[in-house]
Amino acid sequence: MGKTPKVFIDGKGGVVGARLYEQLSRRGDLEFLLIDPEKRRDVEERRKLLNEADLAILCLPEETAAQAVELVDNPNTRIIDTSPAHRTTPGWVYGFAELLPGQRQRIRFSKRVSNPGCHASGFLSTVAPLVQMGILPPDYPVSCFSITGYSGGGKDMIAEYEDPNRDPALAAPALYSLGLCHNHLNEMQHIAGLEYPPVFVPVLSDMYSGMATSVTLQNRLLRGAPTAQDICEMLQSYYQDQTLVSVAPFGSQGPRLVSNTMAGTDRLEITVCGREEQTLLTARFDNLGKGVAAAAIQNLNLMLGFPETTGLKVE
Ligand SMILES: NC(=O)C1=CN([C@@H]2O[C@H](COP(=O)(O)OP(=O)(O)OC[C@H]3O[C@@H](n4cnc5c(N)ncnc54)[C@H](OP(=O)(O)O)[C@@H]3O)[C@@H](O)[C@H]2O)C=CC1
Ligand SMILES: CC(=O)N[C@@H](CCC(=O)OP(=O)(O)O)C(=O)O
Repeated sequence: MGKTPKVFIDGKGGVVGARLYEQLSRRGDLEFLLIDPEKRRDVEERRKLLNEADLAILCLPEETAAQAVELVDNPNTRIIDTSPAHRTTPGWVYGFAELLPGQRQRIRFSKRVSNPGCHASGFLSTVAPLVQMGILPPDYPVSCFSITGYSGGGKDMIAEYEDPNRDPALAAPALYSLGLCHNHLNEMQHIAGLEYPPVFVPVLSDMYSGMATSVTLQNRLLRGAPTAQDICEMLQSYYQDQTLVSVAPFGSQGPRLVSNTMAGTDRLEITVCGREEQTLLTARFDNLGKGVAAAAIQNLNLMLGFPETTGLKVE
């Protein structure tokens, strides 16, 4: 590689931006463009740094991220957006390298990469391969529920959950997005290749981080009526040789799947449970790991020509 790449993290003071800076600044193979904290919301200062960067990582609310892209007129500035703003936007590549044939190469050569949403990462990790392999019909009425830690809601939600005088009701898991129109539905449907959006119910839990995203299937409605074990083996072969995504051996789990087992790791592990007639697919990962920061670092590595897991702790 030639000169040290210059990286600007826009939104470095937020949960995702801080996590990325902490992990990336240890490496020593990147030069960081740092904004004066007093000017972190100053559009002209951000414009200058965005255009000086070889790679800008946007860790901003959706609207601010969309505006940040408009500030970039340097054709050599490449962008990773962690927000929902560009996940299905034409010209942007979906930043989930393991998901679809050729995706890793598309990320490698793209100037605009959108990181997946965290619930969408878990959903797509199980559903997209089954659609790809022709097992899950694209018109299947898919349903999904997804348990998440509260850091998924950024620093405001962390402050709410960690407030000593918080609402006692926060101790119990809570279903949300009850209008069934969560903002990950679009990417869930379109990246998976489904004809209809899934019914999707996220569940917010009193834990800092960790996710368990589950999909249930009636096997008789799948092509060839596979058993749960058949589906496990198909997913194992789909993800063989991947470092960050893996599938547990069928039947290897205990009587309970604990939702935050993968918190603190950069990996996503799929567990397939069930029997001949019905299947439960669960992806467990850290919303701040493969749900955002690990995925962004993996995408950065691919885009800048570093080995894919440089700077990740994996585990
Ligand atoms: N948390 C998670 O698990 C995941 C988050 N994401 C996405 O990542 C992005 C960042 O999320 P997260 O870090 O959790 O959010 P936070 O709320 O913790 O941080 C948001 C950051 O954006 C900055 N910001 C807000 N408005 C502006 C503005 N007008 N100009 C410049 N900077 C601004 C904030 O700066 P200030 O310090 O001034 O407040 C802060 O640094 C979001 O789009 C989120 O949806 C995606 C997947 C998972
Ligand atoms: C607990 C919580 O609120 N989680 C967020 C998802 C975190 C994420 O993936 O963020 P973006 O899609 O907004 O980038 C949510 O459900 O909207």
